[in-house]
Amino acid sequence: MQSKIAQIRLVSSHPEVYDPCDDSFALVDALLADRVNLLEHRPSICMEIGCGSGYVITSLALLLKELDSSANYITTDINPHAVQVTSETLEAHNCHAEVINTNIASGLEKRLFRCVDVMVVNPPYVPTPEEEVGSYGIASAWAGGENGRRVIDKILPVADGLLSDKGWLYLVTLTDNKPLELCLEMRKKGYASRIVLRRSTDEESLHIIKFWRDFDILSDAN
Ligand SMILES: C[S@@+](CC[C@H](N)C(=O)[O-])C[C@H]1O[C@@H](n2cnc3c(N)ncnc32)[C@H](O)[C@@H]1O
Repeated sequence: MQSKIAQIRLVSSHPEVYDPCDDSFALVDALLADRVNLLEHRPSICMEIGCGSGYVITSLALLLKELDSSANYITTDINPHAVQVTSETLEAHNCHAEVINTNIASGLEKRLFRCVDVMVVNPPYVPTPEEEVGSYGIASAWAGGENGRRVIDKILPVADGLLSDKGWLYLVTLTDNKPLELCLEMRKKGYASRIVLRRSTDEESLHIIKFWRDFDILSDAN
């Protein structure tokens, strides 16, 4: 199933860059379903970790375009070819983002500390042998190690440092990644969560989880 923003044109592709697939479409559909809330949220800084072709960050920028506020977009990928393809996708749709070749958000932690109002992540989530994790090419798009959690478990603490008080995180997961366990772990950091979209394909069962800071959880814990 393809999202309504499927008219996004990928002006370039690269054999080492992940083409938008069911997981990318599910994430954009979750954003579209939350569009009214996102518009009311009036995010100042939006961020994607692992932009691949740029399909998701460009969709988000188009979705929020009717806000005349100047939201800023920042996106990262460990794969240098993805950075190039994403820049071209954004440009073809008159969207602007800072596109950075880095590991998760390395080098951005101080600058973006508690500043990101909307974060979107479609991580490498496929369970694979550990030695496949951490490549800089196309395998970095899916190789997730044990339970597909190697990269997810590194992203979540970084997200916690970057999300603003009103920050929202949309994360793609598979059943194999134990989404409820992820929600419980984030709860310990003070986040409420909801599975906002479930989608089963021939190959996988996807869940898009939305996380947000819930200050009641923190005060209950104290
Ligand atoms: C499943 S693909 C998703 C691509 C795109 N966001 C989409 O939804 O179509 C995962 C992306 O994360 C990138 N990635 C993997 N590990 C990363 C890391 N440690 N830091 C930054 N990006 C990473 C991969 O290179 C790949 O582009």
